[in-house]
Formats: sequence, structure tokens, C-alpha cells
Amino acid sequence: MPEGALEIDRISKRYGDVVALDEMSLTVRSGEMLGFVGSNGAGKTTTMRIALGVLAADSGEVRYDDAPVDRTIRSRIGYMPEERGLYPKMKVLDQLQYLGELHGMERAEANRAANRWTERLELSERRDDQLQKLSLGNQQRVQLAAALIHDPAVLILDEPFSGLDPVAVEVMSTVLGEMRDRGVPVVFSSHQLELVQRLCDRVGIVRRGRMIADGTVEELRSSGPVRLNVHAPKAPDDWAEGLPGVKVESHQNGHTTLRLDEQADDQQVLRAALDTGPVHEFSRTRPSLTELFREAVTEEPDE
Ligand SMILES: Nc1ncnc2c1ncn2[C@@H]1O[C@H](COP(=O)(O)OP(=O)(O)OP(=O)(O)O)[C@@H](O)[C@H]1O
Repeated sequence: MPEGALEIDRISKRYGDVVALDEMSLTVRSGEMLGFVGSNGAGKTTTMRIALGVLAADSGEVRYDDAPVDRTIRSRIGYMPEERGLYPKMKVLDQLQYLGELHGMERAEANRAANRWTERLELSERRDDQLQKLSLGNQQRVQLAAALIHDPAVLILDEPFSGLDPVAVEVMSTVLGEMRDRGVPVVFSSHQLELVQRLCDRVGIVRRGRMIADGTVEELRSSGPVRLNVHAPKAPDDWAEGLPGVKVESHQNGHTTLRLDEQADDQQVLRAALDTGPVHEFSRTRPSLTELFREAVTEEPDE
């Protein structure tokens, strides 16, 4: 494993009868930003809390740099929890400085870092305000500053972009990109798929406590189902029914979209189309990333 990688290796976690994680595995390498997506309750927060060590797994292991994550390594993780846990009545700068000191920084060093991060996150004007006086978006920027204050070696962020306006999204994504470029592995969960697609080097899709797909955007797209667009103007509505491995997704005015699984033979489909008359279009497409995500994150009804 390359230096500085965070590896989550087959962790499982149950809450009574609820299986929250079922051998979940995930690796974030140094200098890589990974988007962690899945429907509500899929297991993202549980995975992140176990990686941070605030929750124990029933089995499996979390490693950083090939060594099991212990107290020392944990203190080098920057974490942004989903339930934003700062002190509402404390002033922004005091709060960040205090958190820095809790991480073992000298007071002056923590003060410098608090000033630097508030400036970088465009919060300089709000340094002396109580956190509760800030807008939600600005409170979230303070949360990010809190995760960054001690110059973390790993960043784990639970829905850092939720509820942010486009300007705040830009500020936050630029800062995360800078951390990644400095070699820090960055993992964040999100339901904002376009953002994940735009920002992330890799994407992990989780469903029911398991990682069901993991790769670059291009890898995921090329592993998705093949679709065929066929334009056969004389074809009756049911021309493709019964072809092995073929599902008709739509058929209108001679334009048919078919979804092919591995058993499907596209040449057989072409012959069937030609049997109906002329074929003006016969093209293969891969699903867009958003389509892939939608399919993957949509919970199937319980079997
Ligand atoms: N403390 C708990 N007690 C019981 N069940 C829990 C507890 N925490 C989580 N769960 C269950 O574990 C599963 C995974 O939850 P988790 O919060 O990790 O999902 P998530 O992917 O982060 O969801 P969301 O997108 O809604 O934040 C869910 O079924 C949830 O109900």
C-alpha cells in the first residue's frame, strides 16, 4: 500500500439486529480525494466514526500507513462530524485556538493556525463573533477550520457540503483540493452527486453496509450496463421482447433503448432489428455517472 494511505479493511458493525456495516472496505491514498456516496442509512457515518475511532467495529481493521490506527494516529486525523459539535456561545477564534490546544499545540501556534484558517476560509470578519451568531454556512466553514487546525495527516468529512451556498461550496472544495495536493488523503460523504463527480479522484458507492462499487469515474462508467439505442422506424412495439439478456427501457416512434446484460448478443439484437425493416441507428452507450449513482443508491425493496 502506498505511503500515507488510510485503509478500512472489512469492518463489520451491528446494532442489535441491524447490520450497519457488512465487511466494508475502503482505501484512500495519499494525494487522493474520495467521494463516499450511498442512500440514507447505507453506513457512511458509521464507517467514518469507526475510522476515527469514536466507535468500535465488531470485526475488521483500520490502518494508516500499513499500521493499525492507534491513539497517536487518531490525533492526526481531521474529522468533520455530521452533527456539528462546536460550542455555540464561544467566539470563533477562541474556539479554534482551544481546539488546537486540545490537539497538543502551543497556545501561540494554535492562535496562528486559527488566524490562518479563518482567513483562508474567508471568516476573518467573524473571528470575534459567537459561533451561534453566524449563518449555517459560516458555521460549517468554522467546522472545517476545526478539522484542519492541527494540520491533519488524514481528512474525514461527513457531508461537509450539505446546505452550503455555491460560494461556500467553492471555498470549501478549493481548500480540500489544496489539502489533497499536499498529499493528505481526503474522504468525504455526500448526496451531491455532481459535486462528487467534479471533485473526486475516486468514488465509493455503498449500499446496505457494503462497498458495491469503487473506482475512478471512468472505471465505474465502463463497468456499468451497456445500453443500445436502436432506430428502426418500421419496428413494432414488441420487436425486442424475448431476446435473451435484453430489457426494453423505452420504445417510441421507432426509437428503442435497450439494456443489455452479459448474456445478451448484440448481433442477435441487430438481426432482430433488421428483420423489421431498415435500421437507421444502432449505437452502444454507457450510463452517465449520475445514472450509475442513482441505480446504485436507490434501495431495492426488501426481498
Ligand atoms: N446508534 C445506533 N443505534 C442503532 N442503529 C444505528 C445507530 N447508528 C446507526 N444505526 C443504523 O446503522 C445503519 C447505518 O447508518 P449510518 O448513519 O452509518 O448511515 P449513513 O450512510 O451515514 O446515512 P445518512 O446518509 O442518512 O447520513 C442504519 O440502518 C442506521 O439506522
